[in-house]
Amino acid sequence: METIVFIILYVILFLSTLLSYPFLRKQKRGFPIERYKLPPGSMGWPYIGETLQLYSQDPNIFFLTKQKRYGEIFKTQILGCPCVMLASPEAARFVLVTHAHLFKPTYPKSKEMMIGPWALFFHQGEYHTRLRKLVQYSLAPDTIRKLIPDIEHIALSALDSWAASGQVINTFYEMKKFSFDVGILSIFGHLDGGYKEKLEENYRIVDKGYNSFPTKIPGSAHHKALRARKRLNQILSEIIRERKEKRLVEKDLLGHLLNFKDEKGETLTEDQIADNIIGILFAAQDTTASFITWILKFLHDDPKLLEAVKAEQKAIYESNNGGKEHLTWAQTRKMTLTYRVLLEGLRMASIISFTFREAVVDVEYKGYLIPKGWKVMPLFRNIHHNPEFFSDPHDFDPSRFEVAPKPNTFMPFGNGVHACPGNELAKLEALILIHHLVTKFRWEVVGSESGIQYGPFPVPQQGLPARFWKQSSCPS
Ligand code: HEM
Repeated sequence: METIVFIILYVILFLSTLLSYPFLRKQKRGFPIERYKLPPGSMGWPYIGETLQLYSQDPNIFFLTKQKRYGEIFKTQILGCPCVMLASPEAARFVLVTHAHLFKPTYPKSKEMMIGPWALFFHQGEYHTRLRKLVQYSLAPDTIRKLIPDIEHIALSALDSWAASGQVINTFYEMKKFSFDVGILSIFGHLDGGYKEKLEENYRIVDKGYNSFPTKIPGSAHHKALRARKRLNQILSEIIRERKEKRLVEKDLLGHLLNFKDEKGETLTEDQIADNIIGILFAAQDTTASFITWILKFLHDDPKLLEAVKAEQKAIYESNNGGKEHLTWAQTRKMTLTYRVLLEGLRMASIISFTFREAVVDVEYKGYLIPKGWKVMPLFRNIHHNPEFFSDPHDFDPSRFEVAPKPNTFMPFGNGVHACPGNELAKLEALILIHHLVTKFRWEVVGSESGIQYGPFPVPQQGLPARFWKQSSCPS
């Protein structure tokens, strides 16, 4: 008898909680949520939602089909998470800029642990603002312009080694090494070769395990990556100790992180410094490598455009005494056509196809409810490939950038408080590499496979296998 009474009470309690839930939410936040409906769309199967549909095809087709059916805002469920996807410039601006305080960045816990929980892109609010100012300053044009001769050196040694090998190289893989070296340069300035090698070796293991299944089973890629991540902390700790001992006051990113003091005079902990260094290497490497790989492919596929870019670069090369003098910042600002090629490459490739945020409260957008805790995804690629904003969006046409795109329609580096602080460095690396590539080398893409491979960033098939020659030794 007692049990029956208990069950009845339990059911009454459960039902009353359930029925009063919307009311409680309304009372609590003064937000009349019953007036708003969820965005259109399908939540798919219980728990798995539409995960299979998303991962069994090109993700862009999944998003595009939904956009055609439901419009600029629609709901779905991926990997157990209810999501709202946003495919219009206004909606992306709402989430990333004007109402950014209502949405926080969100990443799977396993990824956060792998990079390090103090990395700035996991944060929102005061800590993020302070760290971001420092990172932005370290990557601002006035700082990175001083890196030009060193970036030229890194670019030329990479090109020379590809040409000297005579082998077919995996362009994406080699560009990863190039962007890693530039990343190290911007963080540490001139780092002792031994440290660089150790960082590179362990970072590569972290990179390999980053997208693997998160398990602590010894021998698994994830477990190996976690151990390598710990070793990275030890190496960074040694570098920091050495700097402190030598009392070096460097003006690179590490120097700024070490000198940082907040208004209470608090400095950053070694973990905070390490997580941010690994975070920046991570944010910089595959993105920039994928970007430059696409540029090589687009130039290779359009011989007329390549000739025009060559002519622009050759004029700068001649004015630098046949390449004997270093490029200047002013010269990189005058590479008008090459710069448009980069912008069009960023649009076409849309390397960060979308980003994730999480609603921190119930939010209303154009009469729709975005419930607290739901993921929100501004779809950059869909906006970049929408014919309303970019005519014939599938054509590679740098001339479209002779006119500035409509506001908020071009976001290869994101928008708002988390927009990419490395965007100028990424473009500078690309301009420098292209300058030396087209003035001194030739390259040929090997194989005829076209299409995109996601890993998870979009990369040309097989990483764009290619062969390089020095111009003086080109085959006729
Ligand atoms: C073509 C290359 C690159 C692309 C396409 C790219 C794209 C992006 C995008 C879209 C975001 C915003 C993500 C969001 O809102 O969730 C972002 C953030 C970020 N990027 Fe980049 N990025 C590139 C290169 C770099 C480089 C070279 C660095 C550093 C050296 C860098 C460092 C960062 C950092 C630290 C953030 C986080 C900023 C924050 O949360 O405040 N990125 N990037």
